[in-house]
Amino acid sequence: MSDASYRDAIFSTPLDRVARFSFDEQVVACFPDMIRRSVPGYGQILGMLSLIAQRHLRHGAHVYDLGCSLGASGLALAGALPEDAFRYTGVDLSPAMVERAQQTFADECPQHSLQVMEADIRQLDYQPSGMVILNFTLQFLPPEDRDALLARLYDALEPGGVLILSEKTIDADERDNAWRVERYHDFKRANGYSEMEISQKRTALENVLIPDTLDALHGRLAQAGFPRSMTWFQYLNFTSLIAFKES
Ligand SMILES: Nc1ncnc2c1ncn2[C@@H]1O[C@H](C[S@+](CC[C@H]([NH3+])C(=O)[O-])CC(=O)[O-])[C@@H](O)[C@H]1O
Ligand SMILES: O=C(O)C(=O)Cc1ccccc1
Repeated sequence: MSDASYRDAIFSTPLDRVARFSFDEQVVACFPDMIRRSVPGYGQILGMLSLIAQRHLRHGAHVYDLGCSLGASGLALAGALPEDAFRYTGVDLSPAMVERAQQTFADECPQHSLQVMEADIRQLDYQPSGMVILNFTLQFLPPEDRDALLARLYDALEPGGVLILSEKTIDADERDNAWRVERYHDFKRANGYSEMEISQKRTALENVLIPDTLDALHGRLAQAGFPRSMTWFQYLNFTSLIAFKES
């Protein structure tokens, strides 16, 4: 059963050497459970994406979902908007993610126009769009590649277009940072992760998920050309921003 979804137990046994985290077959098989138990507010962010799209998207506009994983944002939009309201392109570098996202869209919303591409979002030739979603993806790019991508997305957005940027963040203040990280680990414990799982995953994500501060994210958006950005959601060290292109 290739489309079954399993409980995330990837870091539940002691590993001699914890490998760098990667979006491989093993992660894909438990990804919905992993992201739900590991990202505070993930469900609320997805729910709000459709409401934001309903307010900001011109009828029939194009939406990019960059680092779409299993296409959860596409599914949320298709669940809330009629078939002709938007065209969606999900992009992901992981072949296992792309294959499963395509299958899910074909099974669950064949009437909507939902495409998935296997590509590196740093190298894509972007078409004009009304909305771009970066839901917990920019944090996986090398920091030196982030500004160039955001500038290209600003250029691809149509007047009045919006970018949604969700990220894990770090606090510049050490005490605030420690408090948020400790409460995040409490959140993981409350969701059934053991000390070993929390600590091995932390090691696996080192130098793979490199968080920015909230100020740095707003700075990057301004640098890319966006005249206005806002933090619309925050839950511990997980946040979502919206950036507006002038109409
Ligand atoms: N250079 C790249 N090009 C394309 N994809 C990439 C690249 N680097 C990483 N990815 C992809 O970005 C995704 C990040 S997960 C996004 C969750 C999703 N948005 C969700 O709303 O469920 C976040 C998380 O798991 O915390 C993975 O699928 C990677 O393969
Ligand atoms: O689990 C973590 O520590 C996170 O930061 C969230 C996460 C969720 C899914 C894949 C990678 C990171």
